[in-house]
Order: sequence, then structure tokens, then C-alpha cells
Amino acid sequence: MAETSLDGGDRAPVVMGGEPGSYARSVLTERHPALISRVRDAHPYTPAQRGRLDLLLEEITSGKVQPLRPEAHDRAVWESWGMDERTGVPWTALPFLWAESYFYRRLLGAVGYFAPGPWQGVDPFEPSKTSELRSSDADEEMQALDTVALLPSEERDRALLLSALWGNRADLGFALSERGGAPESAHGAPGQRGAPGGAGEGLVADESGRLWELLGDAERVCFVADNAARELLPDLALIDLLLTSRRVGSVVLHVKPHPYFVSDATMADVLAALRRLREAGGEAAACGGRLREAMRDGSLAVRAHPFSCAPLPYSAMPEDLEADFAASSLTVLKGDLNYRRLVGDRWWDPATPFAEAVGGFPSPVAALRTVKSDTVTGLDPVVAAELEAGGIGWRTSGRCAVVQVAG
Ligand SMILES: O=P(O)(O)OC[C@H]1O[C@](O)(CO)[C@@H](O)[C@@H]1O
Repeated sequence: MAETSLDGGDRAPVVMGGEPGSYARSVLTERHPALISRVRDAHPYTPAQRGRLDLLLEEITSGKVQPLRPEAHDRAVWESWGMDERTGVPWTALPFLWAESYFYRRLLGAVGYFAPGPWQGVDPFEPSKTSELRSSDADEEMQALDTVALLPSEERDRALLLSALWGNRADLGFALSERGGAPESAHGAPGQRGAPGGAGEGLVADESGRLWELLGDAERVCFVADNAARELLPDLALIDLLLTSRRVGSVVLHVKPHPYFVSDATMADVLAALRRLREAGGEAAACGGRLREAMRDGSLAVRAHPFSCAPLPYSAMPEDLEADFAASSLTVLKGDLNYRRLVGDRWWDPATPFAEAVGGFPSPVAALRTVKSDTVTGLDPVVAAELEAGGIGWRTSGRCAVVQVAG
């Protein structure tokens, strides 16, 4: 099957993996091989596991896409997500989103994540997630919650929102790319992160006023998480704010059913983050304790839907997931990948209105995202022109962020 960037009718062209010199191509041809080397060293994998990682490396660098094994538990699902049509195609001839997503599925297969046996369920990215969770930066951020708790409510709320927003720069996959930004510089004190400063940096679209309005009336909120550790900690603090001070009745936290895109949060990561909060003392511990109670009484539920790891846009979501979002007053989507799936991973003109690009979602939806890939919408035309005048590097530096709302 030969796919082209124009598949999908009159919408903007799909971001393909192979465009020479593109960011997408660098992810597929540089970052993914680097990631395989890193995973090789993450755990004392057996010769068989290392052999499968080597084969995967060969396949993604010089081979063609291979299908999942016939006995794979999710083979039928991947067939329905387009695996058969793409089998035998060079990796760089695929849509970027599909290629990335399938790569992570194959990586887990190579280390035996799904197969019965001692390695089943062992997260290849756990060592890096854990070291980030235990870092002194994470300590400082949790201590900062003591100060934030003393702020007047409006300032406190904005500080927690911005903290969750810029927490999205703490993305371990992103850190592997030389062309990506430097996550370690992403974290100032909460409340001071609205504008890192300088050209091509900071909050380039801010519809947080509308977001707070929607939250004011919200009974139930779906919060679709992105990364674990240093992103999940401030996300949990924001969820705690919604459940306590903002009086949202219930929050459904969506996480990934298995490790994905290096640092994406799973249920195990939620539990690790809750433990870390509770061990931190002060306001962080109080927050962790409240969230633990909220999970126990059901006001905070966690879901891990298979479609959360699908290589497809949200417009293709199954009915049960759609019903979950539709039952919410608001869905908050964190991060770059969720953004790409929300508007479609396309070369939008960045001044295309966000709601037009979303095109329809079962509930009002808000995106909290630092910009780490080429898909951007909803910018003021003047801001977009200024950013584009400096080249397209701003789209992948992680130094710009957006808070955008549709519905
Ligand atoms: O963790 P986030 O914000 O979803 O970012 C992940 C992003 O990293 C990349 O893998 C590379 O930028 C993108 O493909 C993806 O959108």
C-alpha cells in the first residue's frame, strides 16, 4: 500500500515519516535506533531478548515492516488498526504517528512484555521513569507545593495549571533527541512558568480563561494523562485541586494500558507517583493522601483503554471510549501525542482555528501541551507568522506551549 501525505481528503496533509530533513524522519531513523540501544541496557536482558532487539533494529533501519506473530494477543486489534496493509512497507513510507506507535508495540514484543514468563509486564522504561521520579528536581517541585498552597486561590490555581502544562516537557523520549529541547531547564518554580522568555518561547496560545469557566460547572472530568514521573506529579496535584477546591464531582484519569512512547504513564506509574507524593511530606503528602482516598471512594477512577495506545486519531475512537468522554463535562488532554491524535497528525496551517481542526469531540475538550512536533493549530495569525519567520524549529523545541479549548 502506498500511502501519501494527502490521504484523508481535503484536510491538511498527513505528517509522513520519510520526508527528507523532517523531524519525523529523525525520530524514526535516529531516535528509535538510539532507544533500542538504551533499552538493551535497561535490564539484564537474556541473549534471546537482545537478539530480538537486534532484529528489530535491523528491521527499522534497513528492512520493511513485519507483522505481529500469529499468536500475538493483540494481532486482531492491530489488523483492525491497519497492520496488514502496511506489512512489507519501508518504515519511513508510513504515516509518522502509525510508525511510531507500531514501533513501541514491537519493542515491547521484543523484550517479552506480553509473553507469559518472568519478563511479562516488566516495563523496559521503568529505570528511567524511576530515576526521574527520585530526582532532586522532583523533590524541589513537590516542596514547591507548600508555597503554592499559601497563594491566593486564583494564583494557586494558575500555578498548578502551568505546572502541569510545563511538566509535559519532562518527556524521556524527547530527551533522547538532539533536536529536542532540554527538559531539565523546563521547570521553574510553579507559577513562574507562563513565559520562559525569549523569541519562540512560552505560552503561545492561552485559553485558560475558558478552561476555568468550563471547570467551574464541571461535574465529571476526564483527564487523559501523558507522561509519568515529573509530568504526572503536577498532573496529580492539578487533579487534587479539581476534586477539592474546584469541587469537580469526579475525575477519570486515563493512562496507557502498557508502556508507550518511553515515559507514558501506566497504572504502575500512577501508584509510584502517589507513593512518592505521600513520602515527600508537607503539602505533597497531604495531596497524595487525598488522592489515595479519592481512589478508594471512587471520585478518582483510573482507566487504561486499549485505544490509548492506538496509532489512530481520536476521531476513530471506539464507542465505549467515546461514551466515557461524552459523559464528562470536560476532557483534558495532556501532551504532544494526545494533541496530534486530537487534531489529526497533519501539517496544519498553525493559524487554523483549533476547534475547526478538532472537528468534533464527544465533550468539550482542552489541550495542555508543550509543542514537540510539527502539528500545530489555533495560533493567532500574527503569533504564527512571527514564530514561522524564525524557521520551523519552534515546533519541535518544546519551548512553546498551548492551552486550547474547543466546545
Ligand atoms: O510526551 P508527549 O508530549 O506526548 O510527546 C511525545 C512526542 O515525542 C515524540 O515522540 C517526538 O517528539 C512525538 O512523536 C510525540 O508527539
